[in-house]
Amino acid sequence: MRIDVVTIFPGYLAPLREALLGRAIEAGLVEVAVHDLRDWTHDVHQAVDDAPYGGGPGMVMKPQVWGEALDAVLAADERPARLVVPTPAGRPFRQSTAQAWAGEQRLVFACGRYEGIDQRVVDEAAARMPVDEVSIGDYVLVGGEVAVLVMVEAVARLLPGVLGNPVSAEQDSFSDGLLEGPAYTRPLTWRGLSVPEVLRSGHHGAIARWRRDRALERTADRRPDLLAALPADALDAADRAF
Ligand SMILES: COc1cccc(COC(=O)c2cn[nH]c2)c1
Repeated sequence: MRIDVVTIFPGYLAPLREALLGRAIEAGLVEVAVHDLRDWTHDVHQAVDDAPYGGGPGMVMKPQVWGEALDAVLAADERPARLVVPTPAGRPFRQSTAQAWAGEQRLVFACGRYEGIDQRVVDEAAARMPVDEVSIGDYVLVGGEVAVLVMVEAVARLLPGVLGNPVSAEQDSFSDGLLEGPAYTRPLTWRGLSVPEVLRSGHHGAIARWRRDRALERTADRRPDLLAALPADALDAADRAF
């Protein structure tokens, strides 16, 4: 997979070169290219934004600069690409989104700032490639760069060879629709707190049941919306005790 990121703050994407993802890039499992949007400005001030038509606060990113940048980035590789624009106004980015994008040959991320990017950039791109305006959560960041770090990590970890022990989709958290329950490791007792007995019993059935009960309990407490969204047959009789 090739990943391109267009941004006015290329330095913000430096963490992509670190650790696990950095090693995956070095191993050629994924290619990452970061581009400075200002490379496609032609004025001395390298302007990338302008006042919004219709008035209102803030500035909007200019379509001409983005159009030239995306043309150039897309032309750099013949693989078909999906354009992704992180925005608070986007559709929710979920694990299922990451799973879907992991199958793409190429992702191009456009990092918006200010009040956003002139809508014609997305509309014009959508005429020739799949475009997703996505939100990583209901809060407002200053720019899309941090959201790109989140999404690139969520997608890259699903690519073959990136993680040491391959995370099979069904074992991934959220895959059974529930939150992960509590986890424990040595020592047996720490600051007077002990590991639940069942986890040391060696009874795998009891352990599986205990873990599912804790996942159901936590999901009901923290994310009742996920519980409500479960298909009817997802919960068995023992589950319904919660
Ligand atoms: C494209 O236009 C804009 C404008 C303002 C900020 C951003 C950055 O994205 C977010 O703030 C965000 C993404 N998911 N949740 C929040 C993009």
